[in-house]
Amino acid sequence: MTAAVHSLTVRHRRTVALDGIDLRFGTGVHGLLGPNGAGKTSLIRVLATVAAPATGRVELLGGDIAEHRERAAVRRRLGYLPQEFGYYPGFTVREFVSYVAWLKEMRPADVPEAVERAVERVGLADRIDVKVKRLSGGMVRRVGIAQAIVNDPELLLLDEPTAGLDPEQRVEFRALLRDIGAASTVIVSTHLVEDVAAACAEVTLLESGRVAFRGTTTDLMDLGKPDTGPEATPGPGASAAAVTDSGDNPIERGYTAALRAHRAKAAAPSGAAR
Ligand SMILES: Nc1ncnc2c1ncn2[C@@H]1O[C@H](COP(=O)(O)OP(=O)(O)OP(=O)(O)O)[C@@H](O)[C@H]1O
Repeated sequence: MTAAVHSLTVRHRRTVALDGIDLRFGTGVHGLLGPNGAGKTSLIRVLATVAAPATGRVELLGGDIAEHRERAAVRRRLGYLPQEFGYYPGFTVREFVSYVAWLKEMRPADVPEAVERAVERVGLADRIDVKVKRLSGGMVRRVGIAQAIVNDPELLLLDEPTAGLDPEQRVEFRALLRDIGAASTVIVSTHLVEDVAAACAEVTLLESGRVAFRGTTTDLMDLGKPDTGPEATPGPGASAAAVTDSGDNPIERGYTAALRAHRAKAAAPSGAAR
């Protein structure tokens, strides 16, 4: 187990972003799904140690991050790509990723090679000495991924990493995620369920600060399979409306089914009493 949260509540003034959730993450790629405002970014920011919980406990890489020294030590072993990532536009790709390596207190002798490897892994080797401000939006996003992986993190946290990537880059990026996830814990928040289907072994679906679903990607897809009836497996004869109402592919249908089940439970009298 690399990361865990226990009874985690996160508040933004009067808004409850996460409402007493329990989650554990081990080696592999975990997808974090949920509608806008579900709490994905709030969870990633707590795991990245940049935001503090209102209540609850966070365990990261064997340490309790409530303690300052533990937190500093954990940060050196983390990789984090925020949803909006700040960079110095005048820096070249090499300079920027080296700067992050320095912030993470990597051994100076290891930095040049680690930077080249990270930049190569995101497919930007031919742009390494180009200024970040000269790159396209998708390339800047890839620089963001490079800075997150430069220290070969044991825990990699990516908030909407595929936003702005074109389809070919997304396919390459998913392969990179699977590669990193073979030895590390990767938690990736996304709105693109097809990224989850392609790259993630496990899925956590958040809804209004609660866990609506937790399981394997296959479990989620299975939820979208109706048991009986003419819409059970939309064949060539199924109407477009019947298919698109709950999703166009197995994972979208699973996502919709899990959300609807969670909402129905929350609206039921026993749920309303919580
Ligand atoms: N800085 C803030 N100030 C006030 N409320 C906030 C702040 N950040 C988040 N919230 C609220 O907390 C809740 C959870 O937001 P969060 O950004 O974690 O969700 P999300 O699942 O990442 O959403 P999205 O998919 O839109 O990025 C939402 O109701 C949001 O409006």
